Amino acid sequence: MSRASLEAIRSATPAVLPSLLLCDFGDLKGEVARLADAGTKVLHLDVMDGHFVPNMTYAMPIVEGLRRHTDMPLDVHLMISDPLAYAKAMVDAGADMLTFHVEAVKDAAAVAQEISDLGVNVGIALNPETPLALLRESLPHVDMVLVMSVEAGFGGQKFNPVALEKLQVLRKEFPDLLLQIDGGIDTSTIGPAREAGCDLFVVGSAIFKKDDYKAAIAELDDAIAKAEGTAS
Ligand SMILES: O=C(CO)[C@H](O)[C@H](O)COP(=O)(O)O
Ligand SMILES: [Co+2]
Repeated sequence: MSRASLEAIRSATPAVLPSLLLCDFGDLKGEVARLADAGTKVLHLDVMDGHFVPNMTYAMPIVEGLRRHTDMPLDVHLMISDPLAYAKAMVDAGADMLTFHVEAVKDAAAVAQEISDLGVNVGIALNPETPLALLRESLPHVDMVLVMSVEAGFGGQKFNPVALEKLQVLRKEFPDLLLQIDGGIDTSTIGPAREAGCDLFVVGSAIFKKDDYKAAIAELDDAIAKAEGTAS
């Protein structure tokens, strides 16, 4: 899917993207089916290497396995020290969007362009402490900015409102840029993020700690609609 999936992602906005960090990995197929039934349009996959962040998750085999079971765009959040070393393997495994961290690389614009040249959509992520200035040069080369509202590495952390200021600045300067937020998003933080101009909302705990994913996602969608003034 890769490149063509950008339109699928754009047309799904505003959208809740479940983060498969806290799901039941013993029943991955079932989890994906439950999320699809709950109306999920895009999946967020957290890849951690135990080096860039002090946590490890999964890599290409899981992406490839998911690719065989769903047509949903796979949005891969690379929390790894050397994104270029694995970018092609991730594309071959079926990733549609590869997001790397600006803190991980020396020349973010060049990394973004190299990933883009692989025929995949590119996102650039920044942690709460990282200033927006660090990613400015790379913006012409990316399809999406991921504004972290927690320090990358773990689910279940507290939302940091510094992300809202960054979203507002980006939205004002770049009306067409796809903006994503990740970390501590729940029914109380998703509305302010929408008001700040965000398009894509990554959610882990606020879905996977609930028994009923459909109800959890509906509540998040409602909170977005309220923020837009379109709630019924
Ligand atoms: O990238 C991430 C962590 O680095 C995850 O996508 C994120 O933390 C989701 O979990 P939660 O909604 O519980 O914060
Ligand atoms: Co993530």
